[in-house]
Amino acid sequence: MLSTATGKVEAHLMSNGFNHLQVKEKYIFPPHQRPQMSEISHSYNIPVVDLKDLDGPHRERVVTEIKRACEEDGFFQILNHGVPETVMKSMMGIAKEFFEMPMEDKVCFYSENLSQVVRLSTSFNITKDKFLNWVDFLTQPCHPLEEFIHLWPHKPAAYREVAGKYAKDIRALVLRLLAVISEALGQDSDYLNKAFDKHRQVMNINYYPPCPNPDLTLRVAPHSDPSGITVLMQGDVSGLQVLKHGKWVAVEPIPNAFVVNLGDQLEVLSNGRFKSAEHRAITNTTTARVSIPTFYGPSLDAFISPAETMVDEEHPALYRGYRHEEFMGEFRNQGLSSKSILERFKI
Ligand SMILES: O=C(O)CCC(=O)C(=O)O
Ligand SMILES: [Fe+2]
Repeated sequence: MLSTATGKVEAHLMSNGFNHLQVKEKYIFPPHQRPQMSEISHSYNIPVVDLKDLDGPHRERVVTEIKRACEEDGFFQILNHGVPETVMKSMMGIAKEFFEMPMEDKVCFYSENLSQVVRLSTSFNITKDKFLNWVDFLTQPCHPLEEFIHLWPHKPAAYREVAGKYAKDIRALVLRLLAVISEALGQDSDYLNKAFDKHRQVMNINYYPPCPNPDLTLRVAPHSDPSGITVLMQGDVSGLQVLKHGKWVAVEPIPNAFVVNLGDQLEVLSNGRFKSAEHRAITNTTTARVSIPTFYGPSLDAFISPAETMVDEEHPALYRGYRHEEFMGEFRNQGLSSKSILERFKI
């Protein structure tokens, strides 16, 4: 017999063993927002960048490839990124184990309050979302690690050790990427490192159960990330799609690769030169999917505005400056809604 609190949480979560057996009304998106599977493009692939030459004499070539990807797609996959396969596999394994634990072991993390620091929840904001997303997620800040790790789940027993190692390795990778992207913007390599001030790193674990009717609903509604950049481990189950010239393009999993996408802060800092691409995820009938995005960007007190060198008479500032906290507040209030938050900061 479940306690009342556990029973209430179980009624909301998708990963509880019964909520996903039918597509309930609140998960059914209006027809124009449904996936339209026949219209998904498989003929374009987002760029794949091999980072093996990043720290050698051919660095410039890698910078040029990433620059093109940032300008044209805002999305790319990376190989030879330095995060060991064992670290990736252990993280994916422990993430699955977390969601497979009995409800009693997870219920203490459940919250509908978006400001709870470590939080298990469902959809984006279950109290406000007009249509619910087919997802449960755990969200946890990771930087500085010592400040947050004691708030993370302690079950499964190895959770903090495995996720802590993963978070550290991802941060090291992101710092290398920030240097490259700064160079791609024609700036000093520590430009973004400085612009992000004290930095903010948040890891989500998304758990998407199979869905009896993928035509009706979405795992994640269209949105751009409010981060600086996002590094996503999408596992081996497809579902992620990116909007390119008005068409949804599948981002097919590549073993051991990460998907990198630029968030809204990079679009602002680059004064629109680099794009934060709109993306979404669709469901499937057979296989649960776990994806692990790390949202990396400025600390909440950082002041974000287009880089001075990106603004001149020919390229007037496209966005007003703001504290990152203001942007995140708008995002929390609005939820997943294409690129509408960024629009509000346009001049
Ligand atoms: O699950 C995915 O592939 C993408 C998830 C996503 O876009 C997000 O959590 O912001
Ligand atoms: Fe996203």
